[in-house]
Amino acid sequence: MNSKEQISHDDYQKTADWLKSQTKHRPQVAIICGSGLGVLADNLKCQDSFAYSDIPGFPQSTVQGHAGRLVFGELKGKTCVCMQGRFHMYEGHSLCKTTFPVRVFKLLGVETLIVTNAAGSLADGLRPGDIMIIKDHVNFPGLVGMNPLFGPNDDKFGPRFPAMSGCYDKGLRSSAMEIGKQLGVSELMHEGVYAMVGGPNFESIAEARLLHRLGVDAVGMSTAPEVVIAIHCGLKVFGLSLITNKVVKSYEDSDSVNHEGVLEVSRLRSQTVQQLVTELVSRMETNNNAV
Ligand SMILES: O=P(O)(O)O[C@H]1O[C@H](CO)[C@@H](O)[C@H]1O
Ligand SMILES: Nc1nc2[nH]cnc2c(=O)[nH]1
Repeated sequence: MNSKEQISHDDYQKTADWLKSQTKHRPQVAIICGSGLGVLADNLKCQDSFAYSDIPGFPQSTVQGHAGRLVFGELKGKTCVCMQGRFHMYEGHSLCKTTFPVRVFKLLGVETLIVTNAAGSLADGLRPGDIMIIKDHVNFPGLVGMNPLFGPNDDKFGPRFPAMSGCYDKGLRSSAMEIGKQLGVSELMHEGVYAMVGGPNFESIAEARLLHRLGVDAVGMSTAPEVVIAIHCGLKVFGLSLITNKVVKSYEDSDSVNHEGVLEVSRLRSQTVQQLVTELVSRMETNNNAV
């Protein structure tokens, strides 16, 4: 991984221009699908879909459960773009490559970013299959200098020192909790703090205990860099974690986590997440910033 890699404004623009030349859709909302959550794109009408390998400048997905396709379409009166597959730092991408699509979305006119992920729970009240609306995050790689904003600031996207307080939009969070009630799944719905760790290994028991003590509710290996870049360029952000496993915190517990198990729980709950996201998009207020 080259953490010093820089991507120029022109590089983002070239990819945005290429996409604009290939589709008539001008998205207002972007959705990043977490592990096993690619079905979130299935509700989009009048789809235009592109393999990441065909999009100039796009990185490639290498993780099972991340198809590697960008899907444009209409969802409940809003134009959306959906990433079926995200990029993780542990795949070897630099953080600016990991977050490359978010700036491209900004250049396409996107106003709101929805991030979803599969995560392990540390909080006792969070069970596999639960949905945690992200109210805040701990960006562990960011705290030690592994930040997608590292390097010269691109003032055309945002300021040198962006604030991260209130980065997960309060209105969208309460709207999601309300929708959960209306869908009859309130017992699954929670709010909490997500922490990003580097991965790709899952947590040791001592690491799990440390995260728990620090006030982390759920842990994963993604999301925070995408959110930092989104906030930096002025996007509204909504995030949710689908809890796919409990993180083992006891030396007496013989449970163990693996990626196949994560994908299985994601798929079992993906319809509910899809309904929730669809309804949230339908209720969103958007301007028409089409570019
Ligand atoms: O965060 P998403 O992409 O949902 O994926 C999560 O699931 C994988 C581990 O099973 C890791 O990549 C973790 O970050
Ligand atoms: N770090 C981490 N990422 C996950 N993604 C899904 N489950 C987990 C987990 O338990 N730990």
